[in-house]
Amino acid sequence: MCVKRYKNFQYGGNKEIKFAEFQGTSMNKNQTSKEIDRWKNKIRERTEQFMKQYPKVVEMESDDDDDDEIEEGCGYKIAYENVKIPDEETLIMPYVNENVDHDKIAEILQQTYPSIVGYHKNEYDISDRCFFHVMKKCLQEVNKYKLDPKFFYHSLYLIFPIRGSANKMSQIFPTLAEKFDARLDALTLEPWKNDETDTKSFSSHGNHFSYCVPLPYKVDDSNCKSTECFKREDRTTPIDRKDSDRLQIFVKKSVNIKGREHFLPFMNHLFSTKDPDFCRAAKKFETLGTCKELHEFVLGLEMRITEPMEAFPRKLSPNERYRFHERREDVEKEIAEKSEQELESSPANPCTHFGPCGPGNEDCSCKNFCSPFCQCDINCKLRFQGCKCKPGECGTNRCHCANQWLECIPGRCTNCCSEETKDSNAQKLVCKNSILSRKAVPCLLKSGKSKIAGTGAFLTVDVEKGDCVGEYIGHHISMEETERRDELYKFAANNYLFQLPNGQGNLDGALIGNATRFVNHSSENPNLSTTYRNMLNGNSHILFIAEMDMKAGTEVTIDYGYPKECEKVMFTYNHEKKAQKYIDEYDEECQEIEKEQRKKNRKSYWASYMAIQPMEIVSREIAKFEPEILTSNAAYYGIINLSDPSQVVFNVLSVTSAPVDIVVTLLCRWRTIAYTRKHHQSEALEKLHKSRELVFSCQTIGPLM
Ligand SMILES: C[S@@+](CC[C@H](N)C(=O)[O-])C[C@H]1O[C@@H](n2cnc3c(N)ncnc32)[C@H](O)[C@@H]1O
Repeated sequence: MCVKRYKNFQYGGNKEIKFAEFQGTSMNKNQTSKEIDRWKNKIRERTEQFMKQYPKVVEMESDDDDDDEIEEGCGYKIAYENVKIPDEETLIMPYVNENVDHDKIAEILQQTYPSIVGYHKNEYDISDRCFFHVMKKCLQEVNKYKLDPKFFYHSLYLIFPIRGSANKMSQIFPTLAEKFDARLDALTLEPWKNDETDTKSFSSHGNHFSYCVPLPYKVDDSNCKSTECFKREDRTTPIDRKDSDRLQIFVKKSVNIKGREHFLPFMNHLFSTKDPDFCRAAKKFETLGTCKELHEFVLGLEMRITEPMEAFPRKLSPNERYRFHERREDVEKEIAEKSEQELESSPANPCTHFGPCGPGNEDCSCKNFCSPFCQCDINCKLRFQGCKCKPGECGTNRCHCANQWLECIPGRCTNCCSEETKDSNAQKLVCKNSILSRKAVPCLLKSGKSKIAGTGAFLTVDVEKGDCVGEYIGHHISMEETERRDELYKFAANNYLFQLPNGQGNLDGALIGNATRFVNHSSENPNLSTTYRNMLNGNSHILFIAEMDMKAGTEVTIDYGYPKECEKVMFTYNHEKKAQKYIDEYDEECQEIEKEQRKKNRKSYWASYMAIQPMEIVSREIAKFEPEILTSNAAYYGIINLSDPSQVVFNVLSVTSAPVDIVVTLLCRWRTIAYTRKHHQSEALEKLHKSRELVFSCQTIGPLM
């Protein structure tokens, strides 16, 4: 099934200029655009020069089939777990048929999703060798004049989007140098690397985070603009640990700096990258102080730790344990009171930050409760405490863990019976809400010819109500990538996207998965339901649960949850026709826009022409295409009847007195607006009033010109 739909039809790159990328460079938006245009022209010039020198050799192009990840007859790769993949930079267009203009589809997609992924072709089709020489020449210029390489890489990517993003461009240069530069001279041209990462560098130890703070005395130079940069500090700094250029310090997670709570966002920002950069963080949080002051402040926090290191995590005192117990009861009460919908917004990612958890702290991702996997401190008031289900209740809607989309937590959930046993009676009591923690979920399905649609999924064994028959496996993709792929899948026969809750994106089983991807839809009698589980590492899982006892060989179905009226449309389209319709509709839309534009032009031309005509002609003309307007003429005659000799007076006054002219124009405008508001006319009529207003304006202002 679903074989060989994908053909290497590559476009790539997002053409949108993200000015945010260029913030911090001393240029404004206009200068940025100019610099990018300058680089683009330079790159074009170099490319044309080197194309002649290193023409593209007709290489033995590998067969399309070899490039395709998907082989004929297979359609997808078997996988046992979800694979998180980043948004794609390259579009792999589903191949529809020979008659469909794939270029056109790519062009339309680009216009529909300019901010997601562009579908632009490279401006030039050149060899890797030529590309290397273009890069080398330009990088020499970057180095010679000490230019910001960001602009060069971004421009390079705009001309050769298929070769990858600006970031990727900066990384491929060494590889090309190794291939085409025997003496490796080019490697001395230091390529730019955008090494900013979002990964938090917190290392959690019980109630403390530890991290490495750079120390000043080993650093010789600083790019920081502050005259008092901490890096320029005298080497006889009071810090007595001079054996390294970094100091590992421990800071309490609940760090409560009385009166200085506003330092917390700074701390969270500072340690959100692998290499805490005080100068950059100080620039962002300018009001807090200089980098030197902030550096001292952070080091000062470490000094305040009084507990011995070995005590992490420490045991609670009887008094604290009592308070903890009380809190646990409160939390459980709160959970019971929360509606299912509210609980759905539980975090996908465990939180990691300084300061108390909750919606008051913008670095905390937890809206309602912290999951057992959050890195918050032991006193966290939001920390979820597990369930207290009776044996057999776990996983049902009475189970607090299941309601939070979590598996039961061994050691925390009080009554869970998680031991496997051969005794079938006891087995029924085994916690049904820990399948992912205990072992990989078996897939009890296989594919086969469906009576419903194409290929379907069938049980390989007998199952009982409540049994998990498999986990939906696929590429875990973002919502943006989903939106883009969804658009592409309009041209494919089947769609294998499965949406995760809380905007966590989708699982796409198109390229990898297991037999659950063949489960067809039934809104009348689905024999499976689906449930979602959120795990420690932020991974999300979709489980398929039997809704009744079933025999091996039964075709299983779920309810896809489409609105009833959409079902037919969702399943009955012919993807080849759809592709053509997609293009036709787009063409029609374009024609419509053009028509609208032409009409607009005609109208303004008409208004200026009418401005020099007597009022009777104007009225007659208007009445021709909107008879209704005749009845509304009174509105204008009430203000100023321009067929009246008074028009002459006004015109004369206008010539002699500009203020009169302005007053008349404003009066006309005011009366017209008041009239249209009062009479709630059709859109067409309102437009005509506006044209008429223009005529009045032209007639009154005209004599001034
Ligand atoms: C996840 S796949 C299911 C497996 C699919 N039947 C196949 O052959 O690979 C979903 C696709 O199956 C088809 N499908 C599923 N349920 C259907 C139904 N009740 N009626 C018609 N088509 C259905 C639709 O094309 C849908 O995009």
